[in-house]
Amino acid sequence: MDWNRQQHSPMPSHRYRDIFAKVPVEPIDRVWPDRRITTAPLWVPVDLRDGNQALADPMDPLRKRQFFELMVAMGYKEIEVGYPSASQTDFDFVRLLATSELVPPDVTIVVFTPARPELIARTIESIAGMQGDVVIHMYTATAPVWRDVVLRRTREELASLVYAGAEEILRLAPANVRFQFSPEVFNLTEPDFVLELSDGLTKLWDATPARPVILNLPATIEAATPNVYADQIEYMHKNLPRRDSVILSVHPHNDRGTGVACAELAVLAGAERVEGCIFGNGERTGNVDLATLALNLHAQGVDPMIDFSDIDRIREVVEHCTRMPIHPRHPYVGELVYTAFSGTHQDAIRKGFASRGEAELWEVPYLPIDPADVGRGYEAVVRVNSQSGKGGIAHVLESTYGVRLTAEEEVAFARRVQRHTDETGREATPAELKELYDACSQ
Ligand SMILES: CC(=O)SCCNC(=O)CCNC(=O)[C@H](O)C(C)(C)COP(=O)(O)OP(=O)(O)OC[C@H]1O[C@@H](n2cnc3c(N)ncnc32)[C@H](O)[C@@H]1OP(=O)(O)O
Ligand SMILES: CC(C)C(=O)C(=O)O
Repeated sequence: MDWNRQQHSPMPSHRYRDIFAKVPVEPIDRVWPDRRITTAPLWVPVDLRDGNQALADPMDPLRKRQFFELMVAMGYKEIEVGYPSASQTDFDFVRLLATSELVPPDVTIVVFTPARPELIARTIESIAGMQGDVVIHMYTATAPVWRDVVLRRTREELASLVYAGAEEILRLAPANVRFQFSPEVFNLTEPDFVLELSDGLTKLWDATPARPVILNLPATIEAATPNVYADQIEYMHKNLPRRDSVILSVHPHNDRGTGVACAELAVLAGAERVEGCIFGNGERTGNVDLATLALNLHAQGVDPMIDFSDIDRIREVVEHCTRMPIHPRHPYVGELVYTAFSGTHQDAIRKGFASRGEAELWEVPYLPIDPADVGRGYEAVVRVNSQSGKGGIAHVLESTYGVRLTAEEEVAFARRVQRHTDETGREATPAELKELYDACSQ
């Protein structure tokens, strides 16, 4: 039987090469596929820097502050707050944090800078007087195309640029500063170059277990299936010099739509810290979505360490600050993600609710978590249209109006509703269902 009749498509796919043609991916005796995530990594939201740099209208001071206060209230303990040398708004916001009571003592502030001396000086100026821990996060692109085309430096010249920046930070930084480096486009950089830079920087910055250096390995542009990123991270985890003095961090983007998978596999592979944006805002297709990552852990019985119990309030603030709507199908937060329109799903959900009683363990078909965990009610769990069946329709009548139908009535009423929804071509609200029911009962 000729079951696969696909032919060549007109797509010019020959213009692209896979990651293995671009960069060495070192073989490893991988252990990540057999590991499980049992604790949350350190989450670091970068909405106020990486998210902000991707907005048509960057956040104004009030929006930045609202977003920052939200993140503190949710329980984030390390927050990248901006790129102080980029704009007066970013600089002033960091000054506000340095000179006010807005930063709780257990929250670490991260500021971002390229390896350019004048911009490093401005960054350090911005944090003057900041109480508590501050991380200065320096980055430079390290991948071959960026070296050749953008920075126009050889490997040696680029390493000198990085070390010069690191020395400048060391020279100017006050004692409460810790250091972070990101080899931008890590995933397309030769692993031996990343190891060389990491070795140089951890020596130069005198990394110790008590004052570890953060090495953040971004998939700046997602370029491979997530297992490849996991292999790249595990290779670093196993080969980094002074590993006990390095916090291994990841920063996935979402160009292939697999940012969440990359982050999860990277944690299995040894990453201890994850940078992303709360609902995945960021350049192009966005940064990895921290809400999805956290709630994926929650749904596996692991404490995400962040409070998502009022997700609609979080969503409101994020939408206001970014001026971008969240998609109705966005995991955990979208308007429709706890709603079933289709008959067999509704039937299963109804039976799931009926059989669980007061059980603590959540085992309701088609609902990966209890909507109440994130502050959602149950009213919207079942909505009726022409795809619905008797179970769902009876559920809405019963849960909204206390009307219980017999098995025969369910069948007959569902037929009536089906005619109605086919005729109108749209959803029937609970009020419409009640009206139809009343009309049938007369
Ligand atoms: C993956 C990421 O998210 S990286 C972060 C990206 N974020 C942003 O760019 C937002 C904020 N940026 C800005 O406001 C501006 O780019 C500034 C203020 C930092 C710099 O502005 P400008 O001085 O006008 O330079 P411009 O933006 O054109 O940057 C290009 C220059 O920086 C150099 N450069 C780029 N990245 C780095 C780096 N990490 N370290 C050192 N130099 C760098 C480039 O080689 C280029 O130098 P050249 O002109 O000698 O070729
Ligand atoms: C420089 C790093 C952290 C970054 O934003 C990226 O590579 O996407």
